[in-house]
Amino acid sequence: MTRDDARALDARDPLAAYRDRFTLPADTLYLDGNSLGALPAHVPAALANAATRQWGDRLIRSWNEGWFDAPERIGARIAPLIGAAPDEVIVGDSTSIHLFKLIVAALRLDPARRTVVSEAGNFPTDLHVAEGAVTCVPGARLRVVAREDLADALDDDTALLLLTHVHYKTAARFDMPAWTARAHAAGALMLWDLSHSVGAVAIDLADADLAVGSTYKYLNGGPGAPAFVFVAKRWQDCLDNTLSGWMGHAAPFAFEDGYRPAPGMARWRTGTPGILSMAALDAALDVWDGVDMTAVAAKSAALFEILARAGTALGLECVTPRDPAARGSHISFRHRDAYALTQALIARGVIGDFRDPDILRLGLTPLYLSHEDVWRAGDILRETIETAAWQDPAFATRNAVT
Ligand SMILES: Cc1ncc(COP(=O)(O)O)c(C=O)c1O
Ligand SMILES: Nc1c(O)cccc1C(=O)C[C@H](N)C(=O)O
Repeated sequence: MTRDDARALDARDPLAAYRDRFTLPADTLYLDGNSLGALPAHVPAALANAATRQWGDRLIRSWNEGWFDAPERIGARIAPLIGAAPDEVIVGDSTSIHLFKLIVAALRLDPARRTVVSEAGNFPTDLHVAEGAVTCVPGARLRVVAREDLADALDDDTALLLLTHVHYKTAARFDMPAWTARAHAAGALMLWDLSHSVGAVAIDLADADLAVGSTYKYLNGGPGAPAFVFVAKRWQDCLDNTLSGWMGHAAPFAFEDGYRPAPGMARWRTGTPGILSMAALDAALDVWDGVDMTAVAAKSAALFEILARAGTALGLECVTPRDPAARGSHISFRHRDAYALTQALIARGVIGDFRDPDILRLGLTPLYLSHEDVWRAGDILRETIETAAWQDPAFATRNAVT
């Protein structure tokens, strides 16, 4: 693939116009939108409006003018991106907090089932939260097994199968209908973490019971943006939220001593939502209105091919599945000094990230990366490896986050 080939792909890219809806530094090739999505250009004005007009002028009245309903209203905007109904999704809290609520709820549903099954190497918060959640339910336990042993781990003690749809390191994607069906065949509930798949791949939760996901990655909601939680309609009146805060009460402003859960998704609220973060997410979702996920998937596959070929030509091991249906929208290479390599790339304006111990991870966000951008990133990767630039001792010092 030459630079001209990449330009030719850009010339017929149906998503090309979306690039102008984002603010990105001119000297940067941003391949980390799978960790923190880029800034949609109109979001600062929406934030300023939320601060100066809604907060500054309207003050407390704003709770009646859109703030109170924000979790449900914004959740309904995310629903079509995950194949859910508008009244099956709300936003608020973080993915970790939603995981806690749902794991405890699933364990409390059927006292005869005591085990949560999850995958070794799942994103740490999923495993850590599950580890804590099982201590809140008598007799409950967490069973963490390798991917190839998951099917055998499901039995008549399994209350919940907790899987991350697209793996944060390798981008390997579970077959959602098949795994939901396996969980159900064992009599368990299925909880999907969609953090690395929402906005990256087309999702149809279909028969799934529960889901959570981050909005600050492909949905570009901003750092720490409120996460979403999905509960299938058939479970909404049966599952209880242990973090039973006043905002999930049937009548929060009746100020009753006793807790009565709100009907529907509102019971998954806990405390007062962070309205400024909600405002940023709400505005960021404008970009996703009407986006054709088939076009996103096709472009993601084309961007992947550009980097996969560049990396393979350099002798890098690609740990991401080659089949587009079996992966998300990032590509990961194994390198014995992946940390230094990542830092050398960042110093050259290619922002990706390192995942311990040996993974260089590059996010492919079809809304704001062109084929030529990704070709250039591949070319800078080539130059960095061929000149052994990553061996500079300056790149060996570890930062806290990337
Ligand atoms: C699969 C997965 N779940 C959850 C999270 C994050 O959860 P939280 O937003 O609560 O930090 C991440 C990334 O940070 C993730 O990759
Ligand atoms: N949530 C993050 C944060 O607060 C700081 C830095 C990175 C993150 C991430 O999103 C990490 C990400 N989930 C990952 O896949 O590695």
